[in-house]
Amino acid sequence: MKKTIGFIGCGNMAKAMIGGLTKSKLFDPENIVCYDPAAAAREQVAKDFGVNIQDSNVKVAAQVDYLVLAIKPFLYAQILEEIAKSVKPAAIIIVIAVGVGFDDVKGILGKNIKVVRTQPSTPAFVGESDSTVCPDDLMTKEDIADVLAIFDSFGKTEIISEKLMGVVPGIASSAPAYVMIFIEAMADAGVLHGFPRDQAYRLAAQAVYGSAKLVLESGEHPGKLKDQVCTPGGTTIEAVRVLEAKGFRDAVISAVDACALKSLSMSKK
Ligand SMILES: NC(=O)C1=CN([C@@H]2O[C@H](COP(=O)(O)OP(=O)(O)OC[C@H]3O[C@@H](n4cnc5c(N)ncnc54)[C@H](OP(=O)(O)O)[C@@H]3O)[C@@H](O)[C@H]2O)C=CC1
Ligand SMILES: O=C(O)[C@@H]1CCC=N1
Repeated sequence: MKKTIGFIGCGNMAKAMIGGLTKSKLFDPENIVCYDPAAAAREQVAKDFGVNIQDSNVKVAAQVDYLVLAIKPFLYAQILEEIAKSVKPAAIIIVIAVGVGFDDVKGILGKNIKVVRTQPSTPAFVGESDSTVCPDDLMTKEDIADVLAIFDSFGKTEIISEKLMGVVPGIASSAPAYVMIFIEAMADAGVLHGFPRDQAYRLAAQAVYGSAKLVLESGEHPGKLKDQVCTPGGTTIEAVRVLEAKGFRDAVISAVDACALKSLSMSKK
């Protein structure tokens, strides 16, 4: 892509996204520009990915076609006010924070600029984000195709309605944390039975990865794929019986619901 992309904030998600963009060669590193108030953070991205760093958010905003606001939600208002005068009128603002809507961004910037709400996830670090994007009404088909190319460079992307944006953390962007707990717990049980810890993590993680791939590639119902594992009178059904008795499904549904409700409450502020 012959355009420029800027990152305000050089934390976890910025690094994950920049990693994907540079690895896929969608953007030349010289067309990626970043700022973070912590010199160590911005110098690290320059060293790791060869991108340009600037000495202020304003300078980043003034020079890019896509501007990713990779900062915590509570900083959005302050930073949008800071950059309002310098953002290019034709720029596309990429919001990755929970609870920040189109009107919040346009209102503070004081212009009817193109905005896309998104939620990437940390598996972007390895090119496997399950990103969601929601473009505003100003974005053309070409704009949307370009934004999808950006997000596809570090994983898979779904376009969703703004109504569902608030629910996304529950089943997607927050989900890596729950999956990590599941992997950690399975490995702990392996260690309980004598497995070396590193081998236990590899086996548990591959079980999750392989199962996810099977769902995605077979297109079969997850229940049918579960049944294929459960030999009558065998080992798996014993584990399934315990998971059901301990309320595993209800725990997962309740956790996803709590996450989605928190996210929706952040959107209403
Ligand atoms: N982590 C995740 O899995 C996901 C996060 N998100 C969203 O992404 C956003 C960023 O999250 P994440 O990357 O995890 O957070 P991080 O804290 O890792 O990154 C934010 C970065 O912004 C920096 N920063 C602080 N103040 C400023 C400023 N005034 N100007 C520029 N940069 C500043 C922070 O520096 P310092 O640390 O020194 O304060 C930090 O390096 C959040 O809005 C979050 O909701 C969305 C989906 C998934
Ligand atoms: O926990 C959070 O608020 C952020 C948003 C999604 C993942 N992490």
